[in-house]
Amino acid sequence: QGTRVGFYQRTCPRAESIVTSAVTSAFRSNSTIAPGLLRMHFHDCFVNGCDASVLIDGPNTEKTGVPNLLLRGFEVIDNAKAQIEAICPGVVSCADILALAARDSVVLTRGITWRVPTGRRDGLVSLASDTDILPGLRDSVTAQRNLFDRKGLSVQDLVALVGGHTIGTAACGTFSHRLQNFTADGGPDPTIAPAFLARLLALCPSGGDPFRRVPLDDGSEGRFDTSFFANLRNARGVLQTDQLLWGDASTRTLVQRFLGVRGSASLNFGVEFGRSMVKMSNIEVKTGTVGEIRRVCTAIN
Ligand code: HEM
Ligand SMILES: [Ca+2]
Ligand SMILES: [Ca+2]
Repeated sequence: QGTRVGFYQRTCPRAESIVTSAVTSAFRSNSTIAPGLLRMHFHDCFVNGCDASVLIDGPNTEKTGVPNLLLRGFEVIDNAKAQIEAICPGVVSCADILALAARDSVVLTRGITWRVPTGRRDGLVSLASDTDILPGLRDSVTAQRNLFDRKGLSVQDLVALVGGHTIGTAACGTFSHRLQNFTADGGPDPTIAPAFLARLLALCPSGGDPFRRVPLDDGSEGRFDTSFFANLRNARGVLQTDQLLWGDASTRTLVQRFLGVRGSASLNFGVEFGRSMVKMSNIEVKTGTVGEIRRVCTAIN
């Protein structure tokens, strides 16, 4: 028994539009919540399935795990949940609200929409230690592929979903290891274009602020487009894991297909991203009577 489109049609028909309006109004005052919510959904789904485990507050919950320290947008989910509880208490899961909010974030940044199957239940476990399975900053393509494969996602899903880096930013601390002392002779990562390296060094000098933020898709951080893939082709990826997708033949072919390069069987990034998101947002879902419907998203009932 899985999720389905329109799960709340009878029990809470306004649920989806409340999420959309909450995300939209938050986005209007602060556009960084769109990438924030998209990444949050990814980090939820990869740890114990898409069950809102990432939202729980407490001393040793997933939120406190190192990969989750820079997540943002929690207050948007809490706000949508409060509005929904006011009209249909105990019906709509936090896991579904997050899945819907991730989709709405893509639409707000001018991506293509898709229908989100709903009916997820909220999980009862959230442990910081479980977050160590999230991808590492220096993971090889093989490691990235293996991780996605373990979640039932193909190499095409990997490349499409990492294409989510078409919006948002990264802290200097997540990629500054590439800028110097990267090679054995002390040089920078040779896969960074020289002019781009100079710009990254100016933004993230050694000894500078590790929390300073830099667009993941240079020149197009606010728009859900294929520019991110073009930047990989042009040696202008910010994260090491992103640029590696161009370095490996298996993933480079997919980058080229998303770019519609001549001689490659082109793939529509917007459409494929939505398709892969539906797969990701069904990872290890809890449905039926498993788990619970939380009263507030930050605490187990
Ligand atoms: C191998 C897989 C991945 C790795 C290693 C990775 C790594 C990262 C890192 C290091 C950041 C910067 C975080 C920060 O400094 O705040 C980031 C940001 C981001 N990631 Fe990923 N990511 C991966 C896959 C994904 C996927 C599958 C999605 C969504 C479908 C995604 C969406 C995002 C978004 C939207 C941001 C920007 C966040 C913001 O601006 O707050 N990532 N990712
Ligand atoms: Ca989870
Ligand atoms: Ca972009």
